[in-house]
Amino acid sequence: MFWWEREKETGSREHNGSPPCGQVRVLVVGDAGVGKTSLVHLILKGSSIARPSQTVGCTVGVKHVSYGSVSSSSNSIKSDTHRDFFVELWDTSGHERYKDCRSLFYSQINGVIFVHDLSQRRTKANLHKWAAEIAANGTFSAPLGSGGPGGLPVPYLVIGNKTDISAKEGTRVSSGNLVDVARQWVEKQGLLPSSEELPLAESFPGSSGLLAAAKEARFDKEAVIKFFRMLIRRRYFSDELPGPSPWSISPLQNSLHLTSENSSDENQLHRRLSLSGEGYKSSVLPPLPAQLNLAPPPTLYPQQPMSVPESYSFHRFSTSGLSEMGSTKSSRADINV
Ligand SMILES: Nc1nc2c(ncn2[C@@H]2O[C@H](COP(=O)(O)OP(=O)(O)OP(=O)(O)O)[C@@H](O)[C@H]2O)c(=O)[nH]1
Repeated sequence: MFWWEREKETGSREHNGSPPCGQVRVLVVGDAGVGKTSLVHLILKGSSIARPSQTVGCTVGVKHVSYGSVSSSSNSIKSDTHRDFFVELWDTSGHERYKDCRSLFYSQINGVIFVHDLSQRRTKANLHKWAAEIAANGTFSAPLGSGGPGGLPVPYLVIGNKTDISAKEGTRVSSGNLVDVARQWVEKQGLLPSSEELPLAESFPGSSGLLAAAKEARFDKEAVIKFFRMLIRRRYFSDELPGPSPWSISPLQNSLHLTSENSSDENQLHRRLSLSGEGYKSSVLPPLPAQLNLAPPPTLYPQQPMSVPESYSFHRFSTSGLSEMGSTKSSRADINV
C-alpha cells in the first residue's frame, strides 16, 4: 500500500498565496522496528505517535520547509528572499518481506536518513547494507561527485533512536526487537496474517526515547531542518555557492552537535527564518538565482532528474563515518532522539 500524507499543520496552507516552489525527496531507511515511522511522525507533527503500525511498503509524508537567501544585487543592495519547499519523507518498510520490491521507492533521491536502534547494535551495522542497496538500485537527484557509504551518492543523516532503552547497553535488550524477532518467527511459520498486528508498543518500557524526546523537546529539530535545507540548497541553489560548501570543513567539525561549524550565511539564515515557515511575510519575490535556469517541477510527480556539477567537496551531514556506520560502537555524533 502506498499513500500520501500531508503535514496537517502547514500542508494545507499556502504561505503568501504561493505554493511551495520545489521539492526534495528524502528516503528514511533502517531495519524493521528501529523507529522510522515514529521519527517521521515526530518531524512532521512535532509530537510522538503512540502506537505506529508497521509500514507496509512505503509511506510518504510531506513537510514544508522555508529556504531563504541573502542576495546581492549589482549595486550592492542586499535583499532577502525566501521560498517554501516540500520535503518528501519516504518512510520505507524495513521488513525483509519488502526487500525485493522496495527499490521501487528508491527514485530520484536527494538525501537519506538512516535510522538505527541504539539498543540493537546490528541495526547500526546494517546501515551499510541499506546504503549499498540504495546506491545499487536507486536513482538520484543532484548527486554528489563521489559516493559515500556503499557508494551512496547523496548526503545522508544518521539517527540513533531508542536512547531510553540503550542506557544499559549490553545488559538490556530492546523488548521491541524481541517482539520483532517473535513476529518474524511467527510470520515464517505462516501464522501471522497480513494484518501484522502485534502489540509492539505495549511491550516497551514506560518511556520511549522518541516520546520522551518529543515531550522534553530534546529532538534536534534544527539539525534535521538544516539537513533538509542543505538538500534544497544543493538541488535548487547550487549556483549560489561560490566556493567550497560550508560543510566541507575540517572533519573535526563534522558534528551535528556543533553549531559553531555553521557560522555560514545559512546559519544566519536559520536565525532569520522560522523553521515552520511561519512569519513568511514577503510578497511576490523575484526568481531565485538557480531558478533562472532550472524549472522546478510543477507537481510532486514526477520529480525531474537534475544534473548538478559537483566541483566542490561536499560534507555529508552525518557524523558517523563510513567505518563507524558499520561498527557496533555507539557514537555521540549521531542524533539521538
Ligand atoms: N522504547 C522506545 N520505543 C520506540 C522508540 N521509537 C519507536 N519506538 C517503538 O518501536 C516500535 C517500532 O517503531 P516504528 O516507528 O513503527 O518503527 P519502523 O522503523 O517504522 O518499523 P517498520 O515500519 O517495521 O520498518 C513501535 O512500537 C514504537 O512505539 C523509542 O525511542 N523508544
